[in-house]
Amino acid sequence: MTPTTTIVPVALGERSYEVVIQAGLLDRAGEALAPFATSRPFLVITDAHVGPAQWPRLQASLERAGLAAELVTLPAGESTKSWQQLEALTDRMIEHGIERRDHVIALGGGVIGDLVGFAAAIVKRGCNFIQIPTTLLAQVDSSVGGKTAINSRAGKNLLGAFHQPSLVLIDPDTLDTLGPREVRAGYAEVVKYGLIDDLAFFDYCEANGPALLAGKAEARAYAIAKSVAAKAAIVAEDERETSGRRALLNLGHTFGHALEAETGFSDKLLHGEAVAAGMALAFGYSVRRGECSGQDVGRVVAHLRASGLPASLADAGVRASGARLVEHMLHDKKMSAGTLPFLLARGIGQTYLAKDVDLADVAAFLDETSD
Ligand SMILES: NC(=O)c1ccc[n+]([C@@H]2O[C@H](COP(=O)([O-])OP(=O)(O)OC[C@H]3O[C@@H](n4cnc5c(N)ncnc54)[C@H](O)[C@@H]3O)[C@@H](O)[C@H]2O)c1
Ligand SMILES: O=C(O)C(=O)C[C@@H](O)[C@H](O)[C@H](O)COP(=O)(O)O
Ligand SMILES: [Zn+2]
Repeated sequence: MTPTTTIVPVALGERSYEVVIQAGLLDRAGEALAPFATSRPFLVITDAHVGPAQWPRLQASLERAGLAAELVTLPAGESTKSWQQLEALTDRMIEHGIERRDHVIALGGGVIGDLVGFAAAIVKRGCNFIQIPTTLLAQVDSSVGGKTAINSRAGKNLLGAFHQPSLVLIDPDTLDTLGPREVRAGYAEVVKYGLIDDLAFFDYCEANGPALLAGKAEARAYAIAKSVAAKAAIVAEDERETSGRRALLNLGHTFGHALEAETGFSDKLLHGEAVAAGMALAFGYSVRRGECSGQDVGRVVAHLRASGLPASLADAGVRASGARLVEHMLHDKKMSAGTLPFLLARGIGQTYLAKDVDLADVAAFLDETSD
């Protein structure tokens, strides 16, 4: 029996592409990749954890389809989104003789996807890439939408480009080899879609989060398809985050990126964990402004904690002063004419972009917030 296939189109005119979601898809990826093959072998870029776990499946599938490929394995972890790794990867692509029409393949989580996408954006002023995301976070968020980046010393994703993939292949079964902490971190970005504008989906998360985190196929497939559809719709409306619509996807990220900067982009705090704490802080700050009920923030915090995610500075293990965290925030890419707009909420599913936030007040809130 053929497994259920969900295809989500990302409608971006000549940059349009499909996100294909199907259990076991990695074993059939060769067929899907065949139309993108050229005379050169595909370069497949992965990391030291994903390679041993998932490359044999992709390799066998490529071989069955008669397609040649060479594997490039980079170190695992956030520190791979660096100048050093970008240089090594772009050198390797050029040495491979890559042409603009060629596709490189990102097989991995958000780190590999963001780095490979950025390399593809700049080599020969732009060649093509395909995303095969292998973490929950990458399947529900980072593989779709074309934000690519590395980190700079000053902050998160400060060097990058908008560069859309040509195809995204999602096999939820690849999550079977992912560690539980990484699954939970990805789940934070799932919950984000409910908090942004979909109360019914947040209700679904409260009821089905435990099944999803336990790897139940039905909950996993539903949450991935729902999240990808939500992201694709927003990206199609505002590809380059100019109208304010795409900025909604940044809920929890201004706080979250500051926490990641404070913990040195290390394994101490994963991106999804930082976003979880950041979303709880955004809701907490919305309560302080009298815009959101204490009951709603209570639900958000309770669900994040029940899912094993941090929902406060203390949970995230961050002790920095409010002023120091606000200093990190000054590098946020939403900063405009000296003002930093914040994603705040009038309730669950009612996120909006607030343009009147006083950073001194944010610092005071962070100093006062204890749990
Ligand atoms: N471009 C975007 O729109 C966007 C969106 C969200 C997050 N991001 C970025 O994504 C990054 C985080 O991505 P992530 O959470 O996927 O982290 P990650 O890529 O570091 O993966 C997490 C860990 O899981 C391992 N791993 C991945 N897939 C595996 C598998 N199937 N089996 C076993 N191990 C596996 C990796 O080696 C790594 O150790 C951050 O840098 C964040 O900024 C980008
Ligand atoms: O796709 C988007 O737009 C997002 O904001 C998704 C976020 O989950 C993601 O972490 C993104 O990389 C953050 O973007 P940035 O512009 O704040 O670096
Ligand atoms: Zn994110």
